[in-house]
Amino acid sequence: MEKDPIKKYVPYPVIDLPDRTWPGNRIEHAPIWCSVDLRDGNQALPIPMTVDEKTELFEHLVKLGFKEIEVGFPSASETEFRFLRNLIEENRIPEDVTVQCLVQCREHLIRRTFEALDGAPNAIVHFYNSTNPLQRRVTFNLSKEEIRDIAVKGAQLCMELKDSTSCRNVRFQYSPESFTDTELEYSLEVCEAVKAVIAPTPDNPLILNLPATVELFTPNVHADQIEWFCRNISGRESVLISLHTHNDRGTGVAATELGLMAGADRVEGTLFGNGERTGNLDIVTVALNMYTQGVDPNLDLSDLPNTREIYERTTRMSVHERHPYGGDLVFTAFSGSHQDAIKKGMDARAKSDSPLWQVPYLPIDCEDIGRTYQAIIRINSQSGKGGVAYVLERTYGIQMPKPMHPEFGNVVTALADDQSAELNSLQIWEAFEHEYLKRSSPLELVDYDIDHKPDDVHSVHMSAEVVFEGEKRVLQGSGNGPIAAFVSALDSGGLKDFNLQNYSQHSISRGSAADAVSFVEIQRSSDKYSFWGASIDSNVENGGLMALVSAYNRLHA
Ligand SMILES: CC(=O)SCCNC(=O)CCNC(=O)[C@H](O)C(C)(C)COP(=O)(O)OP(=O)(O)OC[C@H]1O[C@@H](n2cnc3c(N)ncnc32)[C@H](O)[C@@H]1OP(=O)(O)O
Ligand SMILES: CC(C)C(=O)C(=O)O
Repeated sequence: MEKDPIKKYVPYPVIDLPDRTWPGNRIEHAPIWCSVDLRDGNQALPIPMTVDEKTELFEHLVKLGFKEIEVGFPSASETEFRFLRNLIEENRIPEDVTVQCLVQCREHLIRRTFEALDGAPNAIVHFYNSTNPLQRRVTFNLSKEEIRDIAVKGAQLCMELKDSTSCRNVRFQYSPESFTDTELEYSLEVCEAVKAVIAPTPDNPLILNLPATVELFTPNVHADQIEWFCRNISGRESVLISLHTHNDRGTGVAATELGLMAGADRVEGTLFGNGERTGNLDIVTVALNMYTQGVDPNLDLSDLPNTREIYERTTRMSVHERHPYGGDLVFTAFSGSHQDAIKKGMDARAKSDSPLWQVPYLPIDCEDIGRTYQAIIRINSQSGKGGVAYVLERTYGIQMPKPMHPEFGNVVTALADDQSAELNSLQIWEAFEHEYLKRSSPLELVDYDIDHKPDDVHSVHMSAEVVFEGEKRVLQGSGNGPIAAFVSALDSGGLKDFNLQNYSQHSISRGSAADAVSFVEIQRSSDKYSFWGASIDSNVENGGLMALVSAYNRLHA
């Protein structure tokens, strides 16, 4: 890399638009979406999609609600041509869907494109040529006038072929490729020239697609360019301004959103941002960003995992773990404070009548897009007690009393630390079992008899057969309930070195065959240190006693 002064790169100029209005605008309705998965997305794949794969993805895009789909560059290859022909010949294009075809402004390619469209119900012929200074000089070695003429001749041929095609409804789209890198006045001049040939009307508008073919600067400059163009194009009501951003600087989504605020009507992009280099605009992200602002995106993304599965299979691309909305880890919190806040947010929501989604750290309800809560909290050594409690509750229906959370949280953190790994819910369950449910030494309750005497203050009398440190003993005790009677029995045998603090029980709403989980907290007499015990049993009385044994054995471990 060069050191200051850097001579190799220069900043792009800012746009002179002091009265820009876009910063104060909001996105209040969905744009016209056009998927370019089957064209820009496909042309960027190491292994392009087969006809069958393109067909499956096309049908899925239709299902998601796309009404405009760029199906390819039919003049480029036999596969591309065949794909479009199959769609038409097999009647796979719904009446309300328009297929779009990309073509360079070159005569033989435009003619071939019209051939490919023969019999299509609705079509957009999308013709383009590069207009930016670099390509004018390096790729074409042509003057501004000559470059404009390429576009005008392309438009003239399109109009000529329109009259002879059997495609029922042909519309046109023109892209001054690398618009964002082209002098604004010159882009306008070329677009006006194309528009003069196409002669659009409000009922039959021309789509002017203004691509950020390569993303070169911050999104605010893009927005300025779009606002400037919207203000200066003649007959604005007869053109639709379309955005086509790429992601070279990682801000394709922001550039599109600001472009919409600046007045654009239409957005081209792909699922999960597949496309040339760093990708095209990710339509899923922009659409769901809108949704989280209460704007209906007019796309059905309610089963995003299915969309992702089809996308990954047909394109052989993968969605990154951290990709907005679709990534494996985006509804997962590992760190303790996040887990705690999410758990509290979820609990508050379960108790509230408000329709509002207000869960800390989660900008969207993952169930709205077909994802599940189970994956929200995962546990590693940075996790906290709240997350551990959440997993136990969500997966196994066990609601530990709040004061018990730190104790079991520490157990799990130590385990995760020891293994230097993430713990899944089964491992957390096994840790719970090992720590609480399988404690049988030094004390074991082998058998007992309980006698209920309703008229007595000590209404419960217990005879307990226990094994303590390998020695069998029979102990007697009384109390106002079975647990108190058992504590008194232990006392009578000289085994009580604690005070009973807490006892609770709840039925288990899901999971194992047992019905109830019991929790007991005892406090060591010598230092007031507290120990929890737990048990799961279908017999509520037995469950309480076993929870006390669990706590006792933990105190003596
Ligand atoms: C930014 C984008 O994503 S644009 C879309 C890009 N996608 C694709 O190109 C995929 C499909 N393309 C192809 O398969 C091929 O490029 C084809 C079939 C379209 C054309 O193939 P060929 O003519 O054999 O090769 P190639 O693309 O290299 O053609 C280059 C010639 O076309 C000219 N050309 C390129 N773009 C345009 C254009 N928009 N309008 C007019 N002429 C153009 C070049 O100046 C060059 O001319 P020259 O040979 O006189 O120097
Ligand atoms: C052809 C145009 C729209 C394009 O794909 C681009 O500029 O990125």
